[in-house]
Amino acid sequence: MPDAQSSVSPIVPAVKNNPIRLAVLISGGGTTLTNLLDKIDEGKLKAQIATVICSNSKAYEKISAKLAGRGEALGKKEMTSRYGTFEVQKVLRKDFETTSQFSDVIFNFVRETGSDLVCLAGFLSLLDIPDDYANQVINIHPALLPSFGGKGMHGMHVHSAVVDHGVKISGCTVHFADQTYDTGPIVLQKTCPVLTGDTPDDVQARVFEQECEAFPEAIQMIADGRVTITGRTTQIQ
Ligand SMILES: Nc1nc2c(c(=O)[nH]1)N[C@@H](CN(C=O)c1ccc(C(=O)N[C@@H](CCC(=O)O)C(=O)O)cc1)CN2
Ligand SMILES: NCC(=O)N[C@@H]1O[C@H](COP(=O)([O-])[O-])[C@@H](O)[C@H]1O
Repeated sequence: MPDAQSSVSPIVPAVKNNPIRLAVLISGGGTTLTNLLDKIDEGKLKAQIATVICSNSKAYEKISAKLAGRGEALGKKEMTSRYGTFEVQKVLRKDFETTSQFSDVIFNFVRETGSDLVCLAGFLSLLDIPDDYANQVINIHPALLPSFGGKGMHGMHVHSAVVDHGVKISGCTVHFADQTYDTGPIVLQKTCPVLTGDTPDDVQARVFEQECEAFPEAIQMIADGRVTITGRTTQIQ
């Protein structure tokens, strides 16, 4: 008698382009995006940015300034830098009444730009993931899920909770996004110690070093077809 897990067929996330085309969604400082751009530049991640989508004006302004500092030209929507040319879109969460309306506009850009994989890079809003992008959206979370995840758990809130609980090990998790915050299948996790006397800022800095390795590594594994999803788990070949 097969158990529930073995009766589910493995899913391989679809990657049509080589190099893989990424839609990167941001809401904050853009440090996660900057790391991806650096890793592409250094040849450590074989990927192309198809589009960057910002859910608030602050993120749009910050990333525009960062790219302008690194590149030659800055258009209204299209940015040319040494990383190539891609569109930076503003899709502001505050302009939409529902998660569904907001997500529809985002995924229209994702489709238009021929993106294979959507990377939530410090993206703070809930998304409705449409069927054609199920198993094609990944998120990086600054803790070891399933601990310290869910609504309200983002950025420094996570590291403050980690310090308050006196945990000894923290880290980051890259996971596929499903329809709720932080519950999708885990691709990989990297750990770091939490030391006596650490402040949330200390933990954030140590976890972020791990994030800078984990996110590009997970993207490259997906691009190379090494990741399959079975039910709520992933397998790495
Ligand atoms: N469908 C999914 N959407 C999102 C996921 C996901 O796994 N599935 N992950 C989050 C990212 N996330 C942490 O990794 C996270 C981000 C934000 C929050 C949160 O509590 N947000 C606030 C709203 C903030 C805003 O819109 O500006 C809230 O809901 O009150 C929790 C987890 C991204 N989306
Ligand atoms: N739940 C998502 C979350 O907490 N994301 C966290 O935001 C920081 C990067 O922000 P930035 O890329 O906007 O600078 C990162 O620590 C990332 O893990």
